[in-house]
Amino acid sequence: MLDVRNLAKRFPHPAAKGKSAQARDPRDHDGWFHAVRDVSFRCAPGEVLGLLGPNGAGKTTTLRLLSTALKADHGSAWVHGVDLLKDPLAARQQIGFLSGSTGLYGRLTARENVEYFGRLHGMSAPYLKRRCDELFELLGMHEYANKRADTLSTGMKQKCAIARTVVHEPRIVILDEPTTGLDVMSAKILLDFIAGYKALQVPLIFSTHHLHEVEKLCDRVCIINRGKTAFNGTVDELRHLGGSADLYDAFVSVIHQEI
Ligand SMILES: Nc1ncnc2c1ncn2[C@@H]1O[C@H](COP(=O)(O)OP(=O)(O)OP(=O)(O)O)[C@@H](O)[C@H]1O
Repeated sequence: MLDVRNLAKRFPHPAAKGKSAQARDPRDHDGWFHAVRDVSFRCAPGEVLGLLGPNGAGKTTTLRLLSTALKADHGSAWVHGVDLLKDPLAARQQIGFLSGSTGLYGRLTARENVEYFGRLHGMSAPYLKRRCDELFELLGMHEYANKRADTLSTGMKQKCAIARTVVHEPRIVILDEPTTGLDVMSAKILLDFIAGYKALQVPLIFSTHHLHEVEKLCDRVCIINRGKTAFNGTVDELRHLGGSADLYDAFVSVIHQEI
């Protein structure tokens, strides 16, 4: 279970000169930019949660807080009972996090990149080989497993980064815009891969701008707007918000709410 409550994170940011108060983002004040102001959601084993929101809403910052790459100023996050703010090291061991940049080692092959991270997680050689074979099969990566990462296409790199994220079989998976750069067929492979986590009873959270991915995969949705949770509930609850059965209309009406 991932239980996130009232997370907040601000960055030092000198007030923009020459801009009227009205033109400025309301999160920008007193020399700080309050990128995440109040974000809460839960994701239980067997659930997939979609994190939505306009550009700049605070999705990546929220996910980076959960990955422990950033430290929250306020709030709490519990990862299978471990307090992420008090014990980030123990929490991190349970998490697989895909960031926006693939961050692969260009001179290593796709397989070597994934194996390297497996070894960092202390996986034994036979277990690591089995796991790599399984992931390369699931993600359709066998053809280019032995190609250098710097020669791979954007989509191939993305799949390699995803394999690396989950090689150690994390108990919680967090993916920042995982289908970015993937063609239709590769995106389908990845969406099926994500759906598989329901059966594994591993909570999975991913950020996306694609409502059809939410429709297809998610049990729960958290919509962030200007750093705050604007909606937190099931896909059905979102769909029927304001009497509309359409996810697109519901999303737009949530974003138009005053927050
Ligand atoms: N290190 C930082 N210093 C200052 N501001 C930052 C920093 N990191 C993020 N921000 C600001 O916080 C806000 C939220 O950024 P974030 O990347 O979390 O948005 P997002 O919802 O992921 O957007 P997108 O959909 O475009 O990827 C943005 O206005 C961004 O400029």
